[in-house]
Amino acid sequence: MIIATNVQKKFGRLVALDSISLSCNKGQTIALIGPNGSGKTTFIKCLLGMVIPDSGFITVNHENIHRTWEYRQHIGYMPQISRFPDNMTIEQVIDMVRDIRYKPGQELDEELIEAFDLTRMYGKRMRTLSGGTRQKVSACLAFLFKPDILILDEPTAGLDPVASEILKAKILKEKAKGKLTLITSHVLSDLDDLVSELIYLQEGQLRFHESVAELQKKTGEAKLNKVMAQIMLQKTAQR
Ligand SMILES: Nc1ncnc2c1ncn2[C@@H]1O[C@H](COP(=O)(O)OP(=O)(O)OP(=O)(O)O)[C@@H](O)[C@H]1O
Repeated sequence: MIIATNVQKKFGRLVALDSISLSCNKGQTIALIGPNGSGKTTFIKCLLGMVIPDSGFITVNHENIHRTWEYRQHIGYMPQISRFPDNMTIEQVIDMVRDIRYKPGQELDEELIEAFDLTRMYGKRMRTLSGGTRQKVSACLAFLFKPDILILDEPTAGLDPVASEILKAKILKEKAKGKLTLITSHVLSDLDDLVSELIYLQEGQLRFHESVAELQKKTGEAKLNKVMAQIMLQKTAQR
């Protein structure tokens, strides 16, 4: 579904992405992890066409995305920090996005709107919302158009435990339908039981891309934070 080939991006002298090649397939839920500044958001923005790689290329559903935008209709995106017009109400924001993206005959997925009970708060203006409620609006918009690919940048940050579980259940439900989900998070425990693959970036380089089952087997650990701790220890010992 997504193939990146030698994707390179510099900001001035800083190499944010250093020749990244990887592929992500239907039905996978992939964690994109790495330290602050390792290039996760830059990679996501390249997938969305918000950052243009200096070299290399990306295909989505076999189509090179360079200078095209139609492919984005297949993607639902939840940004790390969502920005909405301050004076609009939740209802107006959802209606506005629906008006922009809706195509006749398209079915909408309003399951999260109901699960988060957002309609109860429809009249509230965006500027008055708590961080967690803004995240909920953002999550609802990402799933609304039933995209094949979901890109969620730190989706559970700021969500309370109940909302976080609702969102995780939704991600798993969509995975069962064969959707591809890419998630970044610094809270590895949030990714347990959710992701099937780990992509680890460090200083703009792809350090590894492996299935969680394989990594669990290699390290003898079940929980992701223990798996990662073992891998880091092994890598330090190899140096
Ligand atoms: N528009 C930009 N201009 C200049 N430098 C940028 C820009 N966007 C990102 N960077 C730099 O590129 C590097 C990678 O940033 P990026 O946001 O992709 O990291 P990240 O892995 O998502 O980090 P975090 O975990 O903190 O969200 C950082 O050093 C960042 O400062």
